[in-house]
Amino acid sequence: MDKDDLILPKDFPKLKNDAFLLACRGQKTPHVPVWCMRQAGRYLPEFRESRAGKDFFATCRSPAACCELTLQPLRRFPFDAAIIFSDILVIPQAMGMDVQMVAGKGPTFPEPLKEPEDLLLLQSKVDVNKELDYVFKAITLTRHKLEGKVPLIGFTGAPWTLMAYMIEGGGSTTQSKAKRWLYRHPEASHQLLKMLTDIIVEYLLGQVAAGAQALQVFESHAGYLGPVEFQEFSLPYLRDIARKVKDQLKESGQDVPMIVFAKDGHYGLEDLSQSHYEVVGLDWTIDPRSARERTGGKVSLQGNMDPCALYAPKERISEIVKKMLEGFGTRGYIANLGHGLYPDMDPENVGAFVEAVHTHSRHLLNLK
Ligand SMILES: Cc1c2[nH]c(c1CCC(=O)O)Cc1[nH]c(c(CCC(=O)O)c1C)Cc1[nH]c(c(CCC(=O)O)c1C)Cc1[nH]c(c(C)c1CCC(=O)O)C2
Repeated sequence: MDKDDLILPKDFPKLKNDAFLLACRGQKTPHVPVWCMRQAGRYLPEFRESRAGKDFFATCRSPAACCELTLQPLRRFPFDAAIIFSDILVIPQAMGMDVQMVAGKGPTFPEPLKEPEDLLLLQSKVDVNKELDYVFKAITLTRHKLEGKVPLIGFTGAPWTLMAYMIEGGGSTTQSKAKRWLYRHPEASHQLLKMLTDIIVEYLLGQVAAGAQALQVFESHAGYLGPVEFQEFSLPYLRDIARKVKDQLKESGQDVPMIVFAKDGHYGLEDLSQSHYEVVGLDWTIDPRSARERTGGKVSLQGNMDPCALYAPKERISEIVKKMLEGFGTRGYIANLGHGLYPDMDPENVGAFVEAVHTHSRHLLNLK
């Protein structure tokens, strides 16, 4: 294949392992598929080496670098899915905001939104194909280079989570600046959430056109909302995104499973299971059996081992995984952590986690 063909979203290699896609749809699989949030990350020495001395968002803008970082964990572990290396904050950047990754501090907006008037400074009609073209190129290149080994997941931040970053200007323990908007400026908040929703829909459709085979929406800040604010400021937009993406894909005869991960949003589990997503991702604060009861077989579930369980010895990890599999059952289930891997985690224990999922789930499936 010519080098230039690697950036055209066509003639992709045939998929060899479809366990993850089958599980998204609640279909039978030979084993429970597994991947980890932040599987492309600093816990891998080769990741730290590739990233060394380079600006984080410059890396995000390089399709070749994103492709390499996406593939790194798959060379080590038999994960059942790949997730494209990128970041949720590329959307605020596309809307004209400056975002920098500051070492030891995390993502930082030098000029966050302060008052509703600041919305006028944002690019509300973003040409997604132009501004985020580098993500689409990364997806296309990676889909080719994956050689059909496993499916490629695309992703986005959800509107409330992105809004919170744009107002807080970075991480926050209270999200009080962003929540101030919800209580003091509800109309402006809805205006911003709507603006983000429109861009996210285009962005996800662009990712599918580029080659993404599943999509995950990260509502990482769901836990800062209570059930009432979640109903008003998060859920309607999550629903809108899934409905619009699915409607548009249907028109072109496509169907791509979608995963919603609302971290610490346990109060919204019933609603999330009826919001047009095939899969609901769970953090570790929810018991697997109760999650199954509360979602009533309407969706597949993904998660939810406490990432810190990876600090345990391998035998203990194996026991924890076994219990988790027994709790969720082997059908309509994708094993994952309840949030991302931390930089100080031992890659060997990540390998033990993946192996435990495959071994125990094969055993449980053979007992049936
Ligand atoms: C909130 C959020 C962000 N980014 C993301 C979220 C949602 C998921 C979640 O709740 O964690 C999503 C994200 N960020 C990254 C991915 C890549 C794919 C993967 O999961 O492997 C994904 C899916 C790469 C990354 N994004 C980031 C890293 C680490 C920094 C680096 O490589 O230099 C990676 C691998 C940086 C980042 N980007 C963000 C944060 C809070 C940080 C960490 C900052 C820090 O700890 O210093 C914003």
